[in-house]
Amino acid sequence: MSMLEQLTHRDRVFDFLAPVASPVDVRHGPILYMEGVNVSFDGFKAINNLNLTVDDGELRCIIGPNGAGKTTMMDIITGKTRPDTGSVWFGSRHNLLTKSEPDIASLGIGRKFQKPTVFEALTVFENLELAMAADKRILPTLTAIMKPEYRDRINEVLETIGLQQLRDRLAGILSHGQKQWLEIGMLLMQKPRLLLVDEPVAGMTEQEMERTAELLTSLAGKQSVVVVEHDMGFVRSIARHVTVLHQGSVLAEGTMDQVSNDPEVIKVYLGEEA
Ligand SMILES: Nc1ncnc2c1ncn2[C@@H]1O[C@H](COP(=O)(O)OP(=O)(O)OP(=O)(O)O)[C@@H](O)[C@H]1O
Repeated sequence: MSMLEQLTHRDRVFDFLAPVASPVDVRHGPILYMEGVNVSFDGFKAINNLNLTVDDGELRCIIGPNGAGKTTMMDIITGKTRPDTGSVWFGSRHNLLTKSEPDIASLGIGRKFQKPTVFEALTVFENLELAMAADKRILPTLTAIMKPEYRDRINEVLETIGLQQLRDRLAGILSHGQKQWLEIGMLLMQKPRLLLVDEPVAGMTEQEMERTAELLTSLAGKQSVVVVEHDMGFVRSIARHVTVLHQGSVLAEGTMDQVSNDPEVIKVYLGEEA
């Protein structure tokens, strides 16, 4: 069937609108499993025998000094960087090291980079609409054909990210924090199972940080969320479980109180300040 025929067939669920299937099997273990992962860049070990597991529905914060390997770890999970050795599994079924970046995304791993990249000339609603369509060129016709269930999904996400009142405003007029929430909403449209969020509160006001803390904690449970963040106050406000990376390995893991009293962690952070 041609695209035109698809679009004029209103009783059909279009392929490009169909929810992404994510048969992630977590019955026997974690949603993310990394073992013995090593990555070198020109002989420099950026990731050094990294072992990390994240449980289904968990909200995990990853902290660590500059150069600890946090970004590289996210790059490995999303398929952007291939490790030299090790295993990386999404549930017990998907070996991520055999998959391309787009395949990993469509399995249900969404990544939010530090800078918001919303479409400023479109409304909040249209940005979410766009995020839903696999084929982004379809946008102009999407509104006309949109089925109620997809509108419901957008409304649900608007509520989650707290932007209902601004749904018809251009994304360009949003504050920095609102743009970040919109972008999280755009990821949610794809119904991810695992969300990777890089420094979500950089540049935010105190109030925006509080709202972001609420948003990320509300997402956990429905999906697993891994947050890389430098702001310790923010990490303390959201994290039940914190992993400290240092020189490409896990240095400590536990509650914020446990890791912040760990002599090795203190040494590493004091070293950085010095
Ligand atoms: N493509 C690359 N080529 C060479 N070295 C790299 C590359 N990517 C990362 N590195 C190095 O690997 C180490 C880990 O970098 P990474 O960006 O993962 O750390 P990070 O914990 O995210 O740091 P930050 O908190 O500063 O963002 C750093 O020393 C970095 O310079």
